[in-house]
Amino acid sequence: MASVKGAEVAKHNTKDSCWIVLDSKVYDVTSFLSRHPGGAAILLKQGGTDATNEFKKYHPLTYVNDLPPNSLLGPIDPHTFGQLRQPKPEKPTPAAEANAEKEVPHVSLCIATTDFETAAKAVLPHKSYVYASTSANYGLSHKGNLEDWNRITFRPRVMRDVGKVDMRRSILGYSSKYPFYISPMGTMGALHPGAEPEMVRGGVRKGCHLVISTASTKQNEAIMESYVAEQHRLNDASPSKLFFQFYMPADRNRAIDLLHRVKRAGYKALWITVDTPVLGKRTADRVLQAEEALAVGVEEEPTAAWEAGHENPLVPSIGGRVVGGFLSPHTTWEDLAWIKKEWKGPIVLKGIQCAEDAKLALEYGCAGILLSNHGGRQLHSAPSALMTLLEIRTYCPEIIGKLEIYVDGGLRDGTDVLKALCLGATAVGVGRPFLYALAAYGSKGVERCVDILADELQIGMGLLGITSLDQVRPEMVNASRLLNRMWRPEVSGPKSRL
Ligand code: HEM
Ligand SMILES: Cc1cc2nc3c(=O)[nH]c(=O)nc-3n(C[C@H](O)[C@H](O)[C@H](O)COP(=O)(O)O)c2cc1C
Repeated sequence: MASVKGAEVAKHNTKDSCWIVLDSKVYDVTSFLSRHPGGAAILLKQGGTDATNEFKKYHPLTYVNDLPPNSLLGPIDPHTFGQLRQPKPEKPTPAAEANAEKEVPHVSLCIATTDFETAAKAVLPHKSYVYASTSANYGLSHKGNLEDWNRITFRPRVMRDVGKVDMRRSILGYSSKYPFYISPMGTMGALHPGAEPEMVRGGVRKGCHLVISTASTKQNEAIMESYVAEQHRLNDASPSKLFFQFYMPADRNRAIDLLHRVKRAGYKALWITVDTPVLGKRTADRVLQAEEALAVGVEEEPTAAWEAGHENPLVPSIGGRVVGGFLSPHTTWEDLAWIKKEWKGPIVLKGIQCAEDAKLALEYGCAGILLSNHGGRQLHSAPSALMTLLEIRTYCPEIIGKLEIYVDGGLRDGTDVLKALCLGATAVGVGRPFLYALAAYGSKGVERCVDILADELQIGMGLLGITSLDQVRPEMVNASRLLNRMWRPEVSGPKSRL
């Protein structure tokens, strides 16, 4: 294939003809513009440029194989890189602009997990901060997550010897140094150039388990390699394990292929996300997309149709657009049979939001459930994980102890982990605080975030009067305020079971 000159590439930067360079090869992406799940605007901005670095923030290089056939025009003439268009630098957040001259505070000045958000906001491009912080509709589910932790108080016991406190917990049979883990979050490359491997390094150094997202910037094999390399550096001393979060591709063969790859790579359990048959309305993302599209003159782009498409499956990652082939809205409980057959390992359902589905998960042989509303990014006015946990205690307590119960959403203080554990949870997932810590400080921030949560937890255990997590009991918390708001069946008469 003949090489293409940079000056020629530079001319093609409109929606009628858009060429980009990726990994020293020139692609014509014109016909792909309206189909790009991340939107046409982001590609148009790169028209006529070398988009490799920008691309790598979001995608593994193998994504180029998903371009329509004949998109590849040839290698770029290596002497002509200088003739390419230069893209405009990304807009920083207003906070980042105001802080342009300042450095982020030293990591040791982060004392609470919420400090990471301030630091991240000051360094991140606006788009990346929006991606991490966005929530569904006008934010009620996310707000509810944060508030419900505050609606439970402790009933501490005093004068017990709490000189030595043990925070260890087993998660799916794998010992963890803490009763919390790092939640799966997609596209970490938008937050830090080291992406998921950087997060993994921090988690492994601290002995914390991580769940890795299907929508990761890096391929699952590369992420596992970073885990193995870090373990190697530590002489395999870290108890940390990697689990895999599964967004089921619509195409069965593609789904099976992914399961096999994940298994081969060495992930210990499959966490299937079930709260995302369609992508929630990510309001802040949509505002940004609309602004970007207007800025490059593609306001006539059929964005709404991409978002509402019925035939196309959706990717519940960032941006809120339809992604052909990435997720099936048609998934049902019956699919668990073939998934189990192909996976041959423990399965956790991520995104259970009522007692009935918790019971079903046990009936279908799941090893665990994660009570979650996806960090308030999916259904508007969804129940918090704590509320669902209370429903389970009230309507199907018999399932507690028969499968592992995880909760996530809005946890910002290590002491709060104890509330969930007292009510029967196995462990708690923590999302955004780790993402912000990664954005501002890389793996050092991730380590610091683990330390902050662990410190708070340790102090909390001592003040609650316990020395190990086997000692947590429901009577150690007062959950009456939440119980008062809990769903009750509308039938009259005694009905204590569903
Ligand atoms: C060239 C072939 C490309 C393919 C096949 C492709 C594919 C995809 C897919 C499948 C998604 C949604 C799922 C995910 O987040 O993993 C996506 C989202 C996204 N892509 Fe691409 N992409 C391509 C090029 C690019 C380039 C060149 C850029 C940036 C320069 C880019 C930036 C983004 C962004 C920012 C999103 C997130 C959505 C948003 O924030 O609106 N992509 N792309
Ligand atoms: C930026 C971001 C990306 C996420 N990506 C995924 C994902 O790819 N798969 C998934 O199952 N959950 C995803 N989640 C949800 C988290 O796994 C988790 O349920 C949630 O973040 C917990 O709430 P918290 O952020 O308030 O701690 C994402 C959350 C955020 C904030």
